Amino acid sequence: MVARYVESSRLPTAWGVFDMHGFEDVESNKEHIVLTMGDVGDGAPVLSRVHSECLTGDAFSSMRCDCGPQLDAALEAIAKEGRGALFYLRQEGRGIGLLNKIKAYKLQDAGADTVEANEQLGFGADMRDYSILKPMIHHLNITAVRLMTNNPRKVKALEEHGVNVVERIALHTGANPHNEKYLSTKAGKLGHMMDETG
Ligand SMILES: Nc1nc2c(ncn2[C@@H]2O[C@H](COP(=O)(O)OP(=O)(O)OP(=O)(O)O)[C@@H](O)[C@H]2O)c(=O)[nH]1
Ligand SMILES: [Zn+2]
Repeated sequence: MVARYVESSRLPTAWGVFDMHGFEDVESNKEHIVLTMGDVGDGAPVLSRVHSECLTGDAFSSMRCDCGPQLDAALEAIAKEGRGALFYLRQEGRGIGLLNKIKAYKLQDAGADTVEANEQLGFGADMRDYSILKPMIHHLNITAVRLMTNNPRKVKALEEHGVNVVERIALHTGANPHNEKYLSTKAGKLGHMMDETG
């Protein structure tokens, strides 16, 4: 996967003023964003979040998942420290796309769990490719992170790209009666670490 840095600007948000860096994935034409705060290229571990796009959760406050509260919590934590990076990757629906996610939700409404629904549609359980991170990390000169995630695959992906993950910070927020099955499937079938407090 080849990504090209395009431009940066300021982005004032409810949590504080971030720097927004835009990258273009020249193979898929997808546009990815990194929001940073402070000097992230000084070699010290950077409080980071690798967030996969979820239009329904991030923008519409969907309660089918925990994405919106996780995004908010990550931006808030970075702003509180005054330094950090949020990689916003356009891997909607764990890589199957928004319209396929709607098809998966329909199958879930009929009883399937998130993994079974993906499989019934002919996809793997998780189709995300994290290689897009590499040019972003290099451009920002990030060599070590403290990663906010429950997903061990993200830790592995960053380490494969030469980033030292010095700490994994659990991100448990956004549980509600509508996403109970979704969260238990993440823990039971997708390897997410959901039990610890944090
Ligand atoms: N295919 C599919 N994708 C979903 C579903 N619900 C949420 N997603 C997508 O899942 C992605 C978020 O991944 P999660 O598995 O919730 O969490 P994670 O990013 O692996 O792990 P954390 O870092 O702990 O949040 C987003 O791209 C969502 O659009 C679903 O039911 N089916
Ligand atoms: Zn979501």
